Amino acid sequence: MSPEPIFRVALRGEEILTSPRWNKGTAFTMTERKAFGLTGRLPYRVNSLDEQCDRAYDQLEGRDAPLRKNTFLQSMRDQNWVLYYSLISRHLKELIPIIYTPTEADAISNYSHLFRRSEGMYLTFPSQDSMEEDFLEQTKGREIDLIVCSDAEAILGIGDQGVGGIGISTAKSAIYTLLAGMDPSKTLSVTLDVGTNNENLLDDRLYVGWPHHRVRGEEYDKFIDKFVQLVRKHHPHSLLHFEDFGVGNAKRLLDLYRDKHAVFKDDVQGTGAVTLACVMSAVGVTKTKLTDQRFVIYEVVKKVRPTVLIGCSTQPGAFTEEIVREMAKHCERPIILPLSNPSRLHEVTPQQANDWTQGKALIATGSPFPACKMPNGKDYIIAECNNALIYPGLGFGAMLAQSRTLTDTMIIAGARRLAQLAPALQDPDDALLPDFGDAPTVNFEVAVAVAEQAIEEGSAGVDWKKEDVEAKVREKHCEWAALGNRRIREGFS
Ligand SMILES: O=C([O-])CC(=O)C(=O)O
Ligand SMILES: [Mg+2]
Repeated sequence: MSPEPIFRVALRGEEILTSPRWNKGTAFTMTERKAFGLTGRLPYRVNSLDEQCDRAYDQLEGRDAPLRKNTFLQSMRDQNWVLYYSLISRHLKELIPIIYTPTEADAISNYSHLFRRSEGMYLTFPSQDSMEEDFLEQTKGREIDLIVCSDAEAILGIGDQGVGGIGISTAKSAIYTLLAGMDPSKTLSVTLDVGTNNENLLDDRLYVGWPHHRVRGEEYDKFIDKFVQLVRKHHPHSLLHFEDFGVGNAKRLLDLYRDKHAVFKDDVQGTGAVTLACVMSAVGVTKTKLTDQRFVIYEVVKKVRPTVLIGCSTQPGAFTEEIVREMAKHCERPIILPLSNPSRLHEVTPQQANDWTQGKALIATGSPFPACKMPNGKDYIIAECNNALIYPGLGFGAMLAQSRTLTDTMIIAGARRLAQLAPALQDPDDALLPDFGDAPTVNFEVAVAVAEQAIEEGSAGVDWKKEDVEAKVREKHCEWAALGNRRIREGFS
């Protein structure tokens, strides 16, 4: 890839400044300004991307509350993609919690009140007759690699959020770009608005979604099927990512479509895979076997004597002192994973789990937490067992390999690679999973493992040799990052 990729763009003047894909703001060169009619539309000085990022970071710092930072970044995403992604990439650990969990949960629950500008695609039950037309309005002629959709029945741990679910679709696709290098012009974020059973939203006169109770049963299935068939017809090679559907539908929809299209259900497969990687890493520390573990998702600790406690209850405090102490009586290094999101819904805080087990617990959480103090005074780093450590790589690997399905064996290959990168395998008192600051490298490794597995098992659509996979993935992984240096010329690309 040349360090200065060149694109042909058929927009001019105001149109190019209001296109987030092409807008470069003060980074337009003098040649570009002349060619696109921008000389009188911009102040004189040409800034580098570094300078733009510095300015934007200062502006961001001026906003104290995380939600204000979130809305600032949302506006920036509407204005200038390269700046938005470059800024976040430079402050990954600080800004991912702003555009993703936990802050995005607040943005979603306040969606109708914070609403300024539409984002992504809204497909609404009463407008289903025009679904294909609406879909093509936004996608015709576009190459689309990834579609993230949500019906918002079970957003993070905050439940039914109706039309606000668009926020999780756009956040998840931004993470694909940031952590795996997916080109955002080839992604589509969709909300499937089938109503909401959240009475607060229904009672809110400013609610911008369809003010109706959730459609269920056959009508719901038909609506979802209509959408899936459109995806299959117009973008047969895309990856279709389902996010935050209710438990009653999530697994059912996955089973229904997984043999027909490359579908991925993040909260089943992504969360499952990152948790598996985390447990593999912990089992590496305890020098036991995965098959020797006793898993408990909620309670019954005395009876079962679990070695692994997994929290996905969204009940804060569910892992009580009694439960945790009881567990620690029966195992040397209890593996405790309070995974509910966002942070305020965790079943136990890492510091409590550490204190109640005299520093023996191996801990990972679903949202970011600060390190806790071990009894010996050392810091214990809390791994973030969030599916973002793996799903961008799973999806990117499957997409690059043009895999017709995302098989369990591909997912396990990704989980195994992630577990191999765990710091705890070098030092048993270190984090169970890699640091989020390393998430781009980690997802790159996951993508390679997934694509290699797809090739090995014959589900890939490309005819790469296994030994070439790493180089191929690297080339694509870097492509989007190189856009910070892009030049544009007049014409059609
Ligand atoms: O989005 C996240 O942070 C993880 C996730 O999928 C969920 O909690 O539903
Ligand atoms: Mg989710």
